[in-house]
Amino acid sequence: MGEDVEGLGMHTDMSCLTIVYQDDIGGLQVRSKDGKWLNVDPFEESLVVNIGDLLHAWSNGKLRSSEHRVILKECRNENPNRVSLAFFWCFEDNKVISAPNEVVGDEFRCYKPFLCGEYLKFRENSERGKFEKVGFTVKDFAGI
Ligand SMILES: O=C(O)CCC(=O)C(=O)O
Ligand SMILES: [Fe+2]
Repeated sequence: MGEDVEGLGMHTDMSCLTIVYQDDIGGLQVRSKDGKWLNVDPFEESLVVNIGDLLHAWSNGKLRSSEHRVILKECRNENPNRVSLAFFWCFEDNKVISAPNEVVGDEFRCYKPFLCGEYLKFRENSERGKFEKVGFTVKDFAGI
């Protein structure tokens, strides 16, 4: 048995929503609340919908932008090519993300209002935010 190789390091998406197609090789994993890696097995004619950081902040953390990664099995050497397609749905750069009061309710507000474009810039310019390893998240950028 070969070892697992991290194809795409753990990160959260900076989008609002991401729609992912992965082929039957699989490898996408999502991290549960208690830190366990769970396989997102490919399922015929199905797409994965992932909550991104913008929706996470907009919902005051009620909708979780979960960490995920892609693992490649070395024993799959005979067919090493994995195909995936990701569609990142974001907002315009000048849109402000601020959880509505009705959503925050009696809870603490977790994030300062921020411009979408500023957050994208922060992620693109931060060293850890380039998918090498654990990226920065919206908590680092706008967390209160
Ligand atoms: O390749 C995949 O299945 C997921 C890709 C992904 O997480 C990303 O591009 O942000
Ligand atoms: Fe992702």
